[in-house]
Amino acid sequence: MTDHIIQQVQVHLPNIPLEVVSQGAEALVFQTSVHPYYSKPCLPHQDKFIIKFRPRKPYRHPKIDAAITKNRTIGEVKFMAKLTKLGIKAPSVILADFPNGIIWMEYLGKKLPNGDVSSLKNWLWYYEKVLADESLCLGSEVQQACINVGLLIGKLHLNDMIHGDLTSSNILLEDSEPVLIDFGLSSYSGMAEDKAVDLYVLERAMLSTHSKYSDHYVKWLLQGYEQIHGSKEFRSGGKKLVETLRKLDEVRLRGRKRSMLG
Ligand SMILES: Nc1ncnc2c1ncn2[C@@H]1O[C@H](COP(=O)(O)OP(=O)(O)OP(=O)(O)O)[C@@H](O)[C@H]1O
Repeated sequence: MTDHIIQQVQVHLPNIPLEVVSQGAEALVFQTSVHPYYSKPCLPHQDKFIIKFRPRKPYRHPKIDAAITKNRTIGEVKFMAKLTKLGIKAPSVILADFPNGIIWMEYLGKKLPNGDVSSLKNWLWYYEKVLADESLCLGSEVQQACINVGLLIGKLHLNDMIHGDLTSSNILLEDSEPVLIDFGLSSYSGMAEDKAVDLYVLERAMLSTHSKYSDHYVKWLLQGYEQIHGSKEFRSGGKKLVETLRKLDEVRLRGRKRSMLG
C-alpha cells in the first residue's frame, strides 16, 4: 500500500529522497533533506523538511477526488500561511502543489533523548515513563510547557481559527515552545461552541493519553488559555473567555451523557 503511494508521489517529485514519517488516513508524511529551490535555506532546520502528500482515493470518483484533494490542500496551506502571518507558531509553507496534494514545509521539533520526536505526547511520556519521577512530571518545566500550549491555543481561538484535531501528537515542542501541526481539519469560526469543542478534544486526548496527570496538565493548559484572553492585545478577550468556558462545560456535559449512553 505504502509502496504504491510512494510511487505516486515520486511521479511528482522525481529524484527527491523521501523517508516515510507517518501514514495517516488522509495523508502520507515524508521527511526529506532537500529544499525545493534553495541550497541554503534560512530556516532553523537547514537539512530537514517535511512533505505531506494526499494520495488519490481510488474509491472516489476521479473528478470528485481531484477536487477534494485540491480544496483540502489549499485549505491547509491557507490556514498555515495565516498562522505564519499572525505569528502563531506552526511550520512555514515552502512550496505547495495543490492539484497533486503536496505541501512542502518547514521541519519543526527536536529529537528527545530516547530518539522520539518531540511531540507533546512523546515529551510527556518521556517524563511519565522514562524519567518516571512524579516531582518532575508535576514540576515547573512541564507546567510551563502546558501553560505555553494554552497560550498558543488561546491565540489561535482569539483569531477565530479552529484547529479541529487538537491532540498531544499534533503539538510539537521546540524546547518548551509549542508549535501546532496538522491542519487538515482546520476551520474558521468565532463561535464559542467551536472553540469549546476544540478544547474538549484536547482535554479528552490528554485524559486518554496521559491519564495519570491529565488533571494537572488540563488545569495548566486552561491557565495559559485564560492568561492570553486577559492580554491587552485582544479586545473583549475576557468576554470571549467566559463564553467559551461556559460552552466547554456544556460540551463536557454532552460528552458525559453520550458516554453514559454508550
Ligand atoms: N512540520 C513538521 N515537522 C516535523 N514533523 C512533522 C511536521 N509535520 C508533520 N510531522 C510529523 O508527521 C506526523 C503526521 O503529520 P500530520 O499529523 O500532519 O499528518 P496526518 O496524515 O494528518 O496525520 P493523522 O492522520 O495521523 O492525523 C506528525 O505526527 C509528526 O510526527
